[in-house]
Amino acid sequence: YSQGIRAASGKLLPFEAIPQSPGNKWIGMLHAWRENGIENYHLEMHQNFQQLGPIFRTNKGGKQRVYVMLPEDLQTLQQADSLQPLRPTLEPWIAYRQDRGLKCGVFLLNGPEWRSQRMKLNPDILSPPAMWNYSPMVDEVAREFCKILKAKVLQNARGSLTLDIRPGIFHYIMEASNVALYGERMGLLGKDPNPTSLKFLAALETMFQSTVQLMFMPRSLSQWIKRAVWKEHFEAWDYIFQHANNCMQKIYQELALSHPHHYSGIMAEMLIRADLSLDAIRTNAVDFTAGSVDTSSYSLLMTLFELARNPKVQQALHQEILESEAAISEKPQRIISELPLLQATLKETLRLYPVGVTVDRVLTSDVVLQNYHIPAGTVVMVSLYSLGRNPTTFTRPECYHPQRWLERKDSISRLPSWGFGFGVRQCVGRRLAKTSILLLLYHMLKNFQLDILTRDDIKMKHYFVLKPSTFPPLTLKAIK
Ligand SMILES: C[C@@H](NS(C)(=O)=O)c1cncc(N2C(=O)c3ccc(Cl)cc3C2(C)C)c1
Repeated sequence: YSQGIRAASGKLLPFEAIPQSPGNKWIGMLHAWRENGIENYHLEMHQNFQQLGPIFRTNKGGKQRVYVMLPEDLQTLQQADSLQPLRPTLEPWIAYRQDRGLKCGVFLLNGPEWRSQRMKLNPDILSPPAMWNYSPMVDEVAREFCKILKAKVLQNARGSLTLDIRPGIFHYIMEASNVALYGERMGLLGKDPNPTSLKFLAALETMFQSTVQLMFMPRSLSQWIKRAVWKEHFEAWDYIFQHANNCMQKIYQELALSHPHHYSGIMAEMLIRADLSLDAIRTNAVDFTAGSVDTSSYSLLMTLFELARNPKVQQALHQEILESEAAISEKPQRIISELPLLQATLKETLRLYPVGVTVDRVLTSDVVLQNYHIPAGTVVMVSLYSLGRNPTTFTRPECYHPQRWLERKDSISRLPSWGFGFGVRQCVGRRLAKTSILLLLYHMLKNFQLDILTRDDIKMKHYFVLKPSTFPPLTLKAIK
């Protein structure tokens, strides 16, 4: 083996000795063939870990993949990251962009091009000054959302309202993202949702659904047996790109006509900074516009669900929120740094319901994982779903207990949370996501007591994002 690597402890085992997941490579494709075969992707991985141990490998169509689930292996991968960590490509997404002669955004790029673009995006979407600029805009949307909801609750004689909160949350997230990205209100709150936003949500749903049907088999095969799926995949992308380009067109025209003297959103700042080409800004605008919707919405929904069925946690959080009311109303950007229990709540949600089920890397150097030699070039996937539910990593993992993230320094649970990935490739939208999610939770818990009738676990399904297969009605009771 390459002499450069030393066994962590005991003798180094060869790659071939890594347990292989049962069933031959066609089983995986068979799953992909079936409509909903992939929605249990995270559960099959979890089962494999239970049968084979904390590391296993698959060999699908000649591609060697290794799966791990322990924090020590995630940390080894983080240390092995190069300056431009490599992620496996997503063939259907690349195919669409190639066919349409479009560029890829940072999510799909690798190597020097990724690094160059990422460094130029960070200042306007990830940096603290950027967050200070867009937080007040997001706060206004969160306040308005709760004001409208509260009026509905108080209309009822009982002073409570039971509803399917999903549409409202999706429209809140779209409205908040749009105001942060484009400095513009879409008017989605309260009123009946307009057909454009509904079509955009439908296109996203179709895009995700068709992605999982195509991503697990080579295009050489799927272009024949999944021809109809490719067609709907491309149509969904057409609509998504058209929607984002429309948003960009409007601010581009306004900027060309007159330079604003004040902050008017993330994308306007990027156009003014002009560090990136217009093409690169437009293509990343698609990632931000589309990439903020399902990810933030499902993180919010699963948090509301857990707070509704864990009244003690909800009460503790309500207490923290009351104590910080003055600080937040003065400076909403404090939301992601000054409420430890609120931050821990989002970490706990992403531990149990990681929207991004795995963090993926293509190794650029040899590493040792669980005493096995893993050569450069191997695709390694860390299952956040299994990591978050491992009883030796988190005590009583099935228990929704945000305080675990605030316990003593030395305890294992004082781990960083990996819901947004790790290292320099960590989610570029994570501060916008946290701001939108935490500000809404803040205003919801200030105004309502959340309740739920059915306390059963919700079965999650994998549609590229990890989403609830059902979502029970929530009961909101107005506070004061
Ligand atoms: C779920 C998790 N997957 S993962 C682990 O591979 O990153 C994830 C985390 N953050 C953002 C996303 N995005 C989307 O949802 C999405 C939709 C349309 C476009 Cl054009 C771009 C995106 C991105 C990739 C930004 C996806």
